[in-house]
Amino acid sequence: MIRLAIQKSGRLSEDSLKLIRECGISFISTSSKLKTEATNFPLEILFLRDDDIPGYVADGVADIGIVGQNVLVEEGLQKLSVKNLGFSKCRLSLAVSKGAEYQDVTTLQGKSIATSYPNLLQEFLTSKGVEADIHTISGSVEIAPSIGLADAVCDIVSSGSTLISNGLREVETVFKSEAVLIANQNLGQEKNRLLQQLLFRMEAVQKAQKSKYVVLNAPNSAIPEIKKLLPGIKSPTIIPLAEEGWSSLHSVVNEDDFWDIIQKLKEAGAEGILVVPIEKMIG
Ligand SMILES: Nc1ncnc2c1ncn2[C@@H]1O[C@H](COP(=O)(O)OP(=O)(O)OP(=O)(O)O)[C@@H](O)[C@H]1O
Ligand SMILES: O=P(O)(O)OC[C@H]1O[C@H](OP(=O)(O)OP(=O)(O)O)[C@H](O)[C@@H]1O
Ligand SMILES: [Mg+2]
Repeated sequence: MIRLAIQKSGRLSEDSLKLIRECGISFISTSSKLKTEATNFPLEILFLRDDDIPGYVADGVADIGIVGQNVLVEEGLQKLSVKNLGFSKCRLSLAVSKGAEYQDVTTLQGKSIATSYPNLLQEFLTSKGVEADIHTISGSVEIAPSIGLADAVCDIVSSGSTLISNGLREVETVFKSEAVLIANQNLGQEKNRLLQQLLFRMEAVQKAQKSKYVVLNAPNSAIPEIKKLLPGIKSPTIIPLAEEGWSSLHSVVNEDDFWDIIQKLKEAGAEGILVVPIEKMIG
């Protein structure tokens, strides 16, 4: 049995649970139960405060975990990182009051800054040659300038709406973060085998999310051009239509190139283009 630690409730929770379910793992979760066992995979899930997850994984209390890179690096445990998961993307930024004067980071020399990430902030300030007075607080950081607790804040930003609501202006990016899978460094053979199985499934889920299945009809004369646009996993599938001189082509396209390719397919003579999500993608 492998033990996975995820955040009990917060910005990482929903996507962490979704990823485990997309890996085909079933379990019953209730908000009051802090531990559950999967019914179809040798996995136990612990629901914890995110700040505690890196330490528990480092000590072997949990074998693997899902946490934000900001927390992992703040705690000096980045060596545990195994895989970027692509969700809970955010940044750690410096912000000052909307009306405050600010030229560059040297403006913060000698000022006080409130944050929950003193190590990441200190490292950033040191790299810029700036000395400031860091006030470590555990939450509601954005309130600090308006109550006279600090001149600036260094906190997590995503949409920026929390900063705006609190009369603050983002001025520097200190660190960029996303959720990562972390693992204890001495898992042993059996747990390592289970981790590899989980990684294999996660990769299949991630690849599928980045791809679309495309089905289209085209006159046979357009096939050579369309084949060049649709390399697919190996090459597109071509099936003759009941109507003489026409074929159906099936292939996989990368989400990033998707609109560009669709435009070119239309120009090449494709018709009746269907785009279908892919659930899992292997190999
Ligand atoms: N607005 C956001 N958008 C995207 N990701 C975010 C956002 N805020 C935080 N995160 C990411 O999610 C992680 C958890 O954020 P959350 O605000 O839920 O933490 P918390 O309040 O410290 O929770 P806990 O109660 O578990 O200690 C952060 O460390 C960061 O990596
Ligand atoms: O830029 P935004 O999209 O507004 O997001 C940023 C906010 O999100 C997080 O807090 P959260 O809402 O998770 O609450 P918390 O302070 O209780 O952790 C973070 O600490 C910021 O306050
Ligand atoms: Mg926390």
